[in-house]
Amino acid sequence: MTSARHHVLKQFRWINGDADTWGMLADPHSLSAIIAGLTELARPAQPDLILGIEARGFVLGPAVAAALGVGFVPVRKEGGMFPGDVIRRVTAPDYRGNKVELSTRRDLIQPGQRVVLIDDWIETGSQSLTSAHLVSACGAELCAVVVIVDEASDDARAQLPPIHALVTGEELPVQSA
Ligand SMILES: O=P(O)(O)OC[C@H]1O[C@H](OP(=O)(O)OP(=O)(O)O)[C@H](O)[C@@H]1O
Repeated sequence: MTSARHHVLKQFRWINGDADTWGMLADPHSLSAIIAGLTELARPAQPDLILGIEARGFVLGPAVAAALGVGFVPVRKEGGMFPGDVIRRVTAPDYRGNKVELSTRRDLIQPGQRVVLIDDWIETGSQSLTSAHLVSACGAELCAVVVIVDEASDDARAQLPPIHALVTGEELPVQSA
């Protein structure tokens, strides 16, 4: 965990006003430390399944799932091809103010399963909360949200299962003017 935190704090960058979590995944030492850190944060929830939101959840989630020896299920955003028994929900406005249609595959999530969501960042929590509703509609339970950066509002935190993170938003370098 210390190693993962160190790598995140060292590698994090703002690019043209946007937080960049892709850059830290390009470095092999950061990538492996971050995956190991997220895996250790997810393990206590004893997940049967890892869920990941497009796009960075598609990179981080399967790696954590493989490390834990469980499967991975995607949450796609509107427009992505997604054959199968698809279930859809629209989010409340996210950190950009956008309402996003999220979907997942009902046939890939079994009733009673313990599910952990892996993502890079949480802010308003709108995408995580809608993912929790999708999981619930499948009869399963979202037990934890595990992210690189936790910047969740109190309102989001109150509605979600426990959030575990490598770093908080306040620990990151401030964006220069
Ligand atoms: O807590 P919230 O306000 O819901 O925001 C968090 C979500 O936003 C980011 O995804 P983003 O939509 O930027 O991903 P993308 O640009 O890679 O599609 C992040 O990866 C989370 O999935």
